[in-house]
Amino acid sequence: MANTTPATDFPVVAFIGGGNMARSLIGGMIARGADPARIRVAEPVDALRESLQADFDVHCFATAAEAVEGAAIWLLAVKPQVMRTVCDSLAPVAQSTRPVAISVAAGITSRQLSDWLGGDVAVVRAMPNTPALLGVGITGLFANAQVDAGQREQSGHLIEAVGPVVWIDDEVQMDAVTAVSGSGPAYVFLLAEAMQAAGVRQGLPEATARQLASHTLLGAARMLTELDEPADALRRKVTSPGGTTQAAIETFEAGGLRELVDRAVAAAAERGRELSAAND
Ligand SMILES: NC(=O)C1=CN([C@@H]2O[C@H](COP(=O)(O)OP(=O)(O)OC[C@H]3O[C@@H](n4cnc5c(N)ncnc54)[C@H](OP(=O)(O)O)[C@@H]3O)[C@@H](O)[C@H]2O)C=CC1
Ligand SMILES: O=C(O)[C@@H]1CCC=N1
Repeated sequence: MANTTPATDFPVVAFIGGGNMARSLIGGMIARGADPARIRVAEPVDALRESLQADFDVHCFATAAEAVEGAAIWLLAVKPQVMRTVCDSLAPVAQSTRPVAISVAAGITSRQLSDWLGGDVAVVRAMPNTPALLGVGITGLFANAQVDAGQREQSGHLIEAVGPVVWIDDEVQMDAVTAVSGSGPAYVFLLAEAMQAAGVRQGLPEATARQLASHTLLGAARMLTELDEPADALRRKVTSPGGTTQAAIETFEAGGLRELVDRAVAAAAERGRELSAAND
């Protein structure tokens, strides 16, 4: 994927939370030329701080107050359930330094984030996914009214280091973004697990089944993203009339796969709304 972001274009960014998503974003940013000296991370878990420091040479701190020193962009990457406490503790600094707060938390709204940070704060909601670690993430972005054009461009540019971004105009749709692409890699990993297990049941060695399933998903994903053809057209090209694929697809359809996916995505979106309401 083409990405020419030079290291010097990265502002100083303070990550609050150094867990799975922060690691994916930090790893992706550094692989694409970000200067580790411009990335500061607050993470209470000693082992996570040590591994982030060892793997990426970023500055790690035990507290958020230390990490945000000198940072114009705060990347809030804690669990939705602790976001309010984190923001409350940072509100005085937010009010005096006026950073852009980019939150990756599922569900938590820009209104909540701005209020918790003391009010009238520039907030960008971002919903990335873990393939960001390899620079092949996809991120939905929403900016509140306090974000000016320059801050919007800077935020988009920063996140583009880990894959394409899609700006969302209606914040309500961020729960749908979360349900499709934020959580989506887990759905694909579940499919991979099921394909591997089924391959083993059909007599393949485990390592062979894993290699076949993984590369099939990789090849199919590349066709979806690199060819100008919709998924259903690509599916039809695999499906010879009366052949093996048709037998499998008919089994999926009879089992209600489409409805099941629809219900799963709806459940994820609903959970996003619940996380917002539960923390209001
Ligand atoms: N994982 C994913 O694929 C995606 C996650 N997200 C969002 O990213 C956010 C983080 O998720 P994820 O990375 O999976 O979660 P993790 O639990 O892996 O990471 C969060 C980290 O923040 C730490 N933390 C807790 N309190 C503080 C604090 N006051 N200051 C600094 N750090 C703190 C946690 O420590 P401790 O464990 O001790 O609490 C933990 O290590 C969530 O809001 C989630 O909705 C968004 C897109 C995709
Ligand atoms: O499962 C979660 O809540 C987070 C948000 C999207 C992916 N992981």
